[in-house]
Amino acid sequence: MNGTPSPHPQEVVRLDSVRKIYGGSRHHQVAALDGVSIGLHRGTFTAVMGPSGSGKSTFLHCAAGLDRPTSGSVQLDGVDLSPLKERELTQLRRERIGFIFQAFNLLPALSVLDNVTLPLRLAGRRPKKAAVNEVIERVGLADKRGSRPGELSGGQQQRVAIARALVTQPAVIFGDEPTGALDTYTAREVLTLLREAVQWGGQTIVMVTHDPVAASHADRVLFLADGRIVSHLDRPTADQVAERMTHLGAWGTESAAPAAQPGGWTHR
Ligand SMILES: Nc1ncnc2c1ncn2[C@@H]1O[C@H](COP(=O)(O)OP(=O)(O)OP(=O)(O)O)[C@@H](O)[C@H]1O
Repeated sequence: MNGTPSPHPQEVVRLDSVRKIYGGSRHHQVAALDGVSIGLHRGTFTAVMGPSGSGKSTFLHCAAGLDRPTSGSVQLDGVDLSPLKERELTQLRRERIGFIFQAFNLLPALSVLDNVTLPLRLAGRRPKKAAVNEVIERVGLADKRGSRPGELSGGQQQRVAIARALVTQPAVIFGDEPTGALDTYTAREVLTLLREAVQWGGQTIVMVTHDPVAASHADRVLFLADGRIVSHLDRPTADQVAERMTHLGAWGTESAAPAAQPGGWTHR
């Protein structure tokens, strides 16, 4: 699965001219992604925003190898996903990707410890006690190792999910509205943890969110409209993100604003 060396070694995720068309018959086709090209650098935190139906989930699913583009290519950690068979894709996801979902997706019958170590065991790797303990301590759950998810608050459950994502030391963690089910205070705690994982752990995180405050924790916010990246902001405040989202409603009807294509991060 190694293939030829990537021409963009600093990028952990790379999409080139990615289109995703849904719907069989010509008149019912939707371009959920309409020619997206972007590179996301290692050790960065990217938020993806946009109006409902703009293609955020599709972007995440294509970038994470959960869905295949209709055309274009996706590289993950230097691996071109297009030629991979389903089994190889599953293996790559297990080994190189962590996921954090809005609904936590923990196994209720398993303890915190067993939930956290599950991805390692699924990948046939023996959990190293010291490393696992370090991750559990890092998310502040050292005294909850033996608890079941049902005995934890929403914020604590999401911290278990973060530990589970971090434990395999994945090339990238994808978050789908990871703070969507949390109150403001707890959401901030979880976002701070994610920020720390990027800042101190060198983790790469890509997060879809509807929340300008959540997005303001990212290094870069990408804005999607009608399946295209139409704009970006670097280290923005929540107010700046909210303002851009307000404008996006208008851009959505005018189609993509070409002048607003992000530069810098090897986007083309
Ligand atoms: N499985 C599917 N079949 C048909 N159309 C789909 C499918 N999945 C998504 N779409 C369409 O593709 C477009 C983009 O959808 P997507 O879910 O990626 O948007 P989104 O920005 O994540 O939306 P939301 O914020 O509402 O979750 C929408 O028009 C949607 O209706």
